[in-house]
Amino acid sequence: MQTLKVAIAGFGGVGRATADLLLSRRERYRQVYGVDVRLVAVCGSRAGLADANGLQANQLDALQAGLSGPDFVMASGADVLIEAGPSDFRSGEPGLAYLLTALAAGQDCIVISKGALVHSGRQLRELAQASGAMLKLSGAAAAALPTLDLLDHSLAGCKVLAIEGILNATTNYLLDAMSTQGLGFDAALREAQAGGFAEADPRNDTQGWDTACKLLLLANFGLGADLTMDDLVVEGIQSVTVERIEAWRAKGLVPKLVGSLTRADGAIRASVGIKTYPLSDPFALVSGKNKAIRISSDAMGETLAIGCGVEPIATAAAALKDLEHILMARAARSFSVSECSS
Ligand SMILES: NC(=O)C1=CN([C@@H]2O[C@H](COP(=O)(O)OP(=O)(O)OC[C@H]3O[C@@H](n4cnc5c(N)ncnc54)[C@H](O)[C@@H]3O)[C@@H](O)[C@H]2O)C=CC1
Ligand SMILES: N[C@@H](CC=O)C(=O)O
Repeated sequence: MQTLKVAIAGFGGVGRATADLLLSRRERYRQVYGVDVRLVAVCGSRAGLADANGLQANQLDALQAGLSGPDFVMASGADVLIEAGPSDFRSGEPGLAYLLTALAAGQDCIVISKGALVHSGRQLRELAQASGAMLKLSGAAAAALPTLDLLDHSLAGCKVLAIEGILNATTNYLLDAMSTQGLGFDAALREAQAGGFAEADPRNDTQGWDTACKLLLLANFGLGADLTMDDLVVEGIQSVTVERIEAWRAKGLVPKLVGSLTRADGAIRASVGIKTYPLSDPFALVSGKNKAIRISSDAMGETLAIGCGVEPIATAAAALKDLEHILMARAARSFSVSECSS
């Protein structure tokens, strides 16, 4: 049986959930793909663990000091790197250093943090192309909500004219809790933090940056654009009060923080801001930490997806959906090689 070695860099809530879910699915990988998928290494900011024979769940609570940073990537001997560290779109780090090393070595990469992809997306794409490695980012691009998969597969061949997305669970949760439970901003934010889906610095959620990052990933990785954060106008929800929500409610409107992208005259324009929707609009019904995307295309009209998952397991599942796509692509590759050689 073929072996596929997987390493995980970034071992907080999502990294750990990904490790646990991967270990629980090993039998599935054997049966469906005929592949022994081994978790061979994990690391956090200052410590890690590696074993080429495969780590077990009960070993993962005791990382050893020192095994971290880009050297971890080569030391792991992995075929696939899953990167789940902090997201910093201003520097791309710490994920960027891991991904540059892994892609240069031809390791397939599954990226869950957004920072490196936003900061250096083009470089990463080019590096992957040059080394023949696969670069997957479902976890970063709104995780449990299908986004890039819709663009890459479901709408293949169509011209996307516009995208509108409730792409950030934290802000949707906050606005919903303020509207329906009369909760104040800070109390609602504490609940999102306790749920494990707010960013480590929640201003990245509330000021709209997380939505902007995801929108950029859709534009650049889904539609082939080359936008940077400077190309976007970004507004958050920090100025929203319970009183303002009440005023919208009196007019039958529901506020949402929305990333919007339009294609006009060959150019793609994107922005993030508050939009209000009448109750008849499906976006008005996207409650709690649900997310949603509406894509308008030339030939298939409007496509709408609404997704929710219990974090952080849902993000882990999105990353492992990418792993399944890598397993399928590897199987197809070896099939075509054996077809050619027979
Ligand atoms: N929590 C969620 O629902 C979702 C999170 N994400 C993204 O996933 C990533 C991880 O999120 P969480 O696990 O919730 O955050 P977390 O803060 O629990 O975990 C991040 C981990 O990375 C580690 N780390 C810091 N510097 C490192 C370095 N140089 N090398 C290796 N590890 C390092 C930290 O020690 C921490 O354990 C973030 O980038 C986040 O934006 C994406 C989708 C959903
Ligand atoms: N903080 C994000 C989670 C990761 O992308 C959110 O609230 O959606």
